[in-house]
Amino acid sequence: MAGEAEASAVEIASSAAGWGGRAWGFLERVRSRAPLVQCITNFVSMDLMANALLAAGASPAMVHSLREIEDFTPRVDALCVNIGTLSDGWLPSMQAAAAAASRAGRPWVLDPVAVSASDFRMEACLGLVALGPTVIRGNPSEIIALCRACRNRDSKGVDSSHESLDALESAKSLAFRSGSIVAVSGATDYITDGKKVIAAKNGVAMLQKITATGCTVTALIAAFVAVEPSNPLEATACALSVFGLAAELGFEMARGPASLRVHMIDSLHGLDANAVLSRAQISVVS
Ligand SMILES: Nc1ncnc2c1ncn2[C@@H]1O[C@H](COP(=O)(O)OP(=O)(O)OP(=O)(O)O)[C@@H](O)[C@H]1O
Ligand SMILES: Cc1ncsc1CCO
Ligand SMILES: [Mg+2]
Repeated sequence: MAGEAEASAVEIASSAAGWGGRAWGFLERVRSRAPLVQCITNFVSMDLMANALLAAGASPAMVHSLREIEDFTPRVDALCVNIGTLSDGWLPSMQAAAAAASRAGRPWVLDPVAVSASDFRMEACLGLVALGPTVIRGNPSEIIALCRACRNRDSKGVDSSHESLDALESAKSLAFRSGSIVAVSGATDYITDGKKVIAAKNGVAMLQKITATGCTVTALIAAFVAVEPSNPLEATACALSVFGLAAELGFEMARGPASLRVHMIDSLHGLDANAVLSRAQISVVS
């Protein structure tokens, strides 16, 4: 990344214009510092994730060989681990990279794709959570399933007293137990550290008709946390808002999911202060 000359950009923008200014400050810092984001991610998501990171101003590296982790991971600005196409061969790379990032003091984010699909996936995910991700981002079903599994593991039995927890309560509980920031995506994204809750409302429903948009916003979260590791809660909220805003602007030119994918990348690349300041929808819930 470039030097610390831009270090006050977020603070200046924030005081000038609240959450919109804060989101713009994060995006400006990603653009000026081009954080190197290592992505160990599923095959489906690689192209969209790498191109969206580039459009946002970050520098993607899809490096996953176990033989490269020791040399490479300590030098990245952030790591994104995604279990979407998990295999026996890749799990050791994910574990080694997560441990290396933690040792080097680098933020890393976890996307627990379809965590409840198999015992293999759940066990892998619980092991990764134990390595201390800075942020966990999933859809509601994933966060609810992961929260329930963490709770049962901690209590060494089935806890039947909180079956009606909704995704936000699950997110808060998971954040409390793991020490990670937890983001649950949807029409409104909720971001929590277990106590504070922030809502980010940008986005369009058609994002769900493009595969790997969730994976991609998780990688964008990594880029935003990379430029302000001391505040992953706000970095995560701003990344989700900026991604959703790019989708809103792209949607104005799109004819369906395929063209939305293209226009969303263009819009992320072209986002300006005016759009972010006037349209970012971020608020503190509690
Ligand atoms: N109904 C909706 N309205 C607006 N935005 C939405 C809606 N649902 C999801 N999003 C946005 O779409 C993006 C992807 O979220 P989603 O919850 O679909 O992730 P996901 O299920 O993990 O996706 P994938 O596994 O395909 O990567 C997020 O930026 C989220 O804010
Ligand atoms: C479709 C699909 N299958 C495994 S990962 C993935 C991308 C969305 O998470
Ligand atoms: Mg997903």
